[in-house]
This record gives sequence, C-alpha cells and structure tokens, in this order.
Amino acid sequence: MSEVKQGTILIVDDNEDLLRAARIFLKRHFLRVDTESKPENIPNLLNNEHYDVILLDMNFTKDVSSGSEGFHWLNKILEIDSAAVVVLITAYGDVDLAVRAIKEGATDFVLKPWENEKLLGTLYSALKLRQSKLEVDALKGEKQQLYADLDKKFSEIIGQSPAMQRVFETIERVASTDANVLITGENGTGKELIARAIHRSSHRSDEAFVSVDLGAVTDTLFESELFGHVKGSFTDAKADRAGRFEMANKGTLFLDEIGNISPAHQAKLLTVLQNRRVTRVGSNKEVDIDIRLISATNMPLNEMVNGGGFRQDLLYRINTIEVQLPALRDRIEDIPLLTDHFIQHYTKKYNKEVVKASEAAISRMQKYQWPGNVRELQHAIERAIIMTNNKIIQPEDVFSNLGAPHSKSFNEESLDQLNIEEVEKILIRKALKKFNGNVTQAAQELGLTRSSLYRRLEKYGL
Ligand SMILES: Nc1ncnc2c1ncn2[C@@H]1O[C@H](COP(=O)(O)OP(=O)(O)OP(=O)(O)O)[C@@H](O)[C@H]1O
Repeated sequence: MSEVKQGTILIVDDNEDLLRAARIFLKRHFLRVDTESKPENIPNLLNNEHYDVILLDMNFTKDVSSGSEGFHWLNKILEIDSAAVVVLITAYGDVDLAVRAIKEGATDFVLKPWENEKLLGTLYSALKLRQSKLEVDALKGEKQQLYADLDKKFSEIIGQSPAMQRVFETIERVASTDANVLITGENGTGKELIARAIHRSSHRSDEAFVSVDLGAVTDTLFESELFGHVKGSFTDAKADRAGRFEMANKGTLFLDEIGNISPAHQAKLLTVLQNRRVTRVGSNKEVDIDIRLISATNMPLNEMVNGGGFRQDLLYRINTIEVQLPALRDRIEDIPLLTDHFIQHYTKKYNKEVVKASEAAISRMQKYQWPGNVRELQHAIERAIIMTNNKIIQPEDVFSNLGAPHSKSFNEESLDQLNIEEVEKILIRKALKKFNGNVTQAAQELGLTRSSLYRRLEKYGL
C-alpha cells in the first residue's frame, strides 16, 4: 500500500554516513529530505526553503560533547522561524542535555543509533505538530485581519469640539490601564466606537473585543449567553457553549445597554465581576476569566440607583472611569466635519460625485435636534447621497425624510413645550406610520437599533 508522502525534512549532522542512510530511509516516507553536514549553512537553507521538521545533531566538532553547538543552532533556527519544529539527535547518555533543549524550544529528541521505525514515529508526530502550529498561525493571522477589518469600518472618531477633546484625553489616559470604564450618552453618540478605540489602544488589542447588547438578550437566555452552558442543561442546549465572558478572555468585554438588566441579573453579574470566575449553566466547574470590562448605557444609572432600579455596588464596580459622550446637538461645531467624513465614505461606496454639503444644509443641520445623534446624521447623509443629483448637498436632500423641527406638525416654538421623551414618542409614531408598523425600517429611519426601538415602544406603551 502506498502512503501519500508529505512533509519536508532537513537533517543536519556532520556524519556523512548517517546522513546518507537517513536520507535513503526517510525519502520513502516524506515528500523531500535534504541533508546538510555544515551547520553554518542552516540560516541560508531556512531562508530559501520551507522545512517542516529539522533533525539536528547536538555536537559537530570532533571530541566535543557539551551540546553547546546544538543549543546555539537550535536558538538560531527558532530565531529565523519561531514555529520551527526541531528534533535533536543525541548520543546515549545525553538525555539531560536533550531535556534542557526541549525546555529551550526543541520539540523532541532521538537517541543515536536509532531504530528506523522509532525515528519515523518521532518525525510523524513532529510533522503533525508543525502542521498544527502553522494552522494556529494562520488562524491568528485571520483573526487579526478580521479585527482590523471590523475596526476599519468607521474606526475614525471625528470631533474637534472641546467636549470631544475631553473625551479623547480621558480615553488616552485610561486605555493602557485595566480600569473598568462606563460610557454614557444618548443613542448613536458613538459609545461602541469609543469602546473599540479603548480596546485598540490597550495592551489587549491583539485579543478579542466581544460585544453584547444586553438590551437584546432575553431574560431566559441571559445566563447562558453571558456565562455559557453545558450540553443538556436546558432544552435548546444541544452542545457545550462558551459564554461571552469566556470568549472575551484576555481581551475586552463590552456590555452595551447595561442599564437594562433585571435586579436578579445585576446580582449575578456583580458576583462574576467580583470573583472573576464564571460557571457555565448546568456545570459546577468554575472557569477563571481575565477581561477588561467596558459598559455603556443611555440611562441615568445614578438616578436609577436612587430609585432602586440599579444596584449601587454594581455601579461602583463598572464605573471606575466614566466617559460621558455629548449629544450631537451639544457639539454642533463638529457637524461640518462629521458631514464631510460621511460624504467621503458614501460617495466612495455608491460611486457618486457629491463633493460637499452647502452652507445652507450645514446651517440647517446645526439647528436640528438629532435625537438619534451621529447615527442619525450618518443615515441622513447616506440617504442624501443615494437620492441626490446635486454635486453639492442641499438642505432638502438631507431633510426630506427627517421629522422635527422643520416638519409642519411641530415647529421650534411647539418644541419648547415638549420634553425629550415626548419628542421621541412623536418621532417613533411618525416612523412607524411611515413604514406601516415595520419596526426594522422604523428603527433604521430613527437611527436606533431594533432592540432600542422595542424598548422605547414598551416604555411609552406604544
Ligand atoms: N465621533 C464619531 N465620528 C465618526 N463616526 C461616529 C462618531 N460617533 C458615532 N459615529 C458613528 O455613528 C454610528 C453609531 O455609533 P455607535 O454604535 O458607536 O453609537 P452608540 O452610542 O453605541 O449607539 P447605541 O446607544 O444605539 O448602541 C456608528 O456608525 C459610528 O461609527
């Protein structure tokens, strides 16, 4: 039976007879077998060829048996390729040296004189290890690429207003620490964007940034989603699954909409944050977790603490540092910059020739309230770019679809009589009517996530 040959082997030994014998035997089992009697040629060989396994002698100079040459070349090989798999050739009695070499990064050793079958077994295992190492490297690369791609999507945070400058100063200061950060601000002010920026500038940036929208996690799935479960622990638990805490291990966990969780879940979350350990639903094994926690909310947690809606001890745990994001209407000097930023992005995306927004459009945008903040502005610009035939965006391009304050139903004066909640209610009703009750489309129009809109519908009894 012929086996499929795979793997390339390099054998480095000063004994020409040994090299010849090994080559003849191993060529029957591996794709390519190269031999080298002069270790000085190793760097050149490794820089020009790909070897899966390197079989390396410990001593090259006659009458020297300290193994120091082997250590020297082992380190050189690992310097050139940190995923190299090196099997050492040692003489009987050198076992202590071999053990030390394994501590320094060698994979295994074979004793001279070897039995062919034993050598083959060692090399096959070494080849498997090399393949796994390469796979892990590839996955790591893919993961990094994925994070980079995710982050590229609007990774730039625009803002020159004093309020945003203060935000930037704070995040610069806290990013490198492991302090828990609470980001507060209305919907669409950029809380997640800031959370990602903190992660990117932290020492955890090579690890995962795991985001959970707690507003969208149902009560029944809360524990399983966050802490994981074992197979069979409830009807739908078809297999073991890690929760978000475990997935974020060594990285950053972003808990969005933290103001929305029930008192029972607040207690569970607090326990996990205090003990830094999670237990999957249905298991009794605790798993250590090492995460940096960033939370966000658009709710007034301090007031909720006073009213008994949010635990004070949990608030103290999560808000070591608080970053308050200003509403867009409170930093209208950033509107021209943000508008330019989104015009550039969407003209590329939709292949349009729009160059800028007119002064009239900017001025009107600066008077508008932007209940959905930057997200609403972003959608308004996207829509304007798709719909307009103008090279310069005009006010009607931006405002043809937006409700307040220029619609006929209520003007700036009537707005004075209303509070934010009433304005929200009016906008939500309008959007739902416009899309015949379709929540997804209404949410998009309002610059809200679906779950945020659902919460508001519940809150206002709409
Ligand atoms: N300062 C900014 N510069 C550029 N883009 C921004 C800025 N702030 C927000 N955005 C964009 O606005 C959109 C909404 O931002 P993000 O999701 O971070 O807001 P959020 O406060 O987390 O919203 P929500 O409360 O609804 O979860 C994103 O597309 C984001 O890229």
